[in-house]
Amino acid sequence: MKKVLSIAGSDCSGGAGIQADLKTFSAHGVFGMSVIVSVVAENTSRVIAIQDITPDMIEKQIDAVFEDIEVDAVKIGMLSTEPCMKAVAKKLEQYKPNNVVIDPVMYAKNGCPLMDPNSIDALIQVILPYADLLTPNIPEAEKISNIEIINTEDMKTAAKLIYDMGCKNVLVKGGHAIGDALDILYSGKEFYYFESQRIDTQNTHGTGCTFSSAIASNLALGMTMPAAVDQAKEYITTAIKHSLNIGKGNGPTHHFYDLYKNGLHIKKSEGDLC
Ligand SMILES: Nc1ncnc2c1ncn2[C@@H]1O[C@H](COP(=O)(O)OP(=O)(O)O)[C@@H](O)[C@H]1O
Ligand SMILES: Cc1ncc(COP(=O)(O)OP(=O)(O)O)c(N)n1
Repeated sequence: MKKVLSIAGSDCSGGAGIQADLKTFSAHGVFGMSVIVSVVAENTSRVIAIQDITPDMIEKQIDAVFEDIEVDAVKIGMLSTEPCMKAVAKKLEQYKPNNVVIDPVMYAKNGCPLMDPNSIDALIQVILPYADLLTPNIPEAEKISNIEIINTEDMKTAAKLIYDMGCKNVLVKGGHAIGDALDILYSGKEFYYFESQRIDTQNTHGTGCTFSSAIASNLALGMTMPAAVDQAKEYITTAIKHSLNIGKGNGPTHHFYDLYKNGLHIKKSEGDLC
């Protein structure tokens, strides 16, 4: 079984962060592991509080995984402050894992900040160079590239600027754009386009976490970068299409729809499989 590690924040409401990552890993048939960087008291409507784990404890969790287990891919999510980034970067430098997918999480869907805005330079200088793939959404791509993004050409320009900062591939996600959900991958040589119809739902809590974890799973399974993104795009689109009306705000996506749709796992009532 391939083994994939998430280094990210904990979302107690289960739709984003480490919880979304582990569900996504399981849905892909890979063995999921987690290093918790921050504990976030949040739900589908708001972020109540953030408690960072100490850098020393972040490092020790990473050591515990790498000294024992061969890691086939790493997904990195919320890193709220520069000390957290430095702790993670130190260990990436030490263990040099393959297939590192970094989602530069800055805000939750409800607009609450998840990263200290003064840490953008640290994100660029300390963390970004370790990315085999960086997956900013449009507001994150704007912050990192320092340009305004209003159309597809701007997405491509931002991808190029971010690539030049030192990551190996950049995927600018179009979940925040108007029109169809178009994501653009830049490999340094070519652009690849991944498009789906925009699904009319407010239940998109954790889409970025889920998407980046699906890509990391696919890379661990041996896919090329464009194939990994293509398969993950299909997965996230299905997960959004069948997203769940849980909570009062932006509900979560359905991580296991493909596994459940044939009625193999959902038990509606005693003796009755749907
Ligand atoms: N309403 C939607 N319909 C279809 N795809 C969507 C929708 N919202 C987001 N996506 C897709 O979900 C993935 C995650 O993107 P995005 O929501 O922009 O990330 P983030 O959660 O980091 O803001 C991308 O593939 C994006 O195109
Ligand atoms: C703990 C934690 N990590 C990341 C996020 C943001 O998740 P993302 O999928 O980028 O977007 P939304 O969940 O805000 O739609 C989070 N909320 N919590």
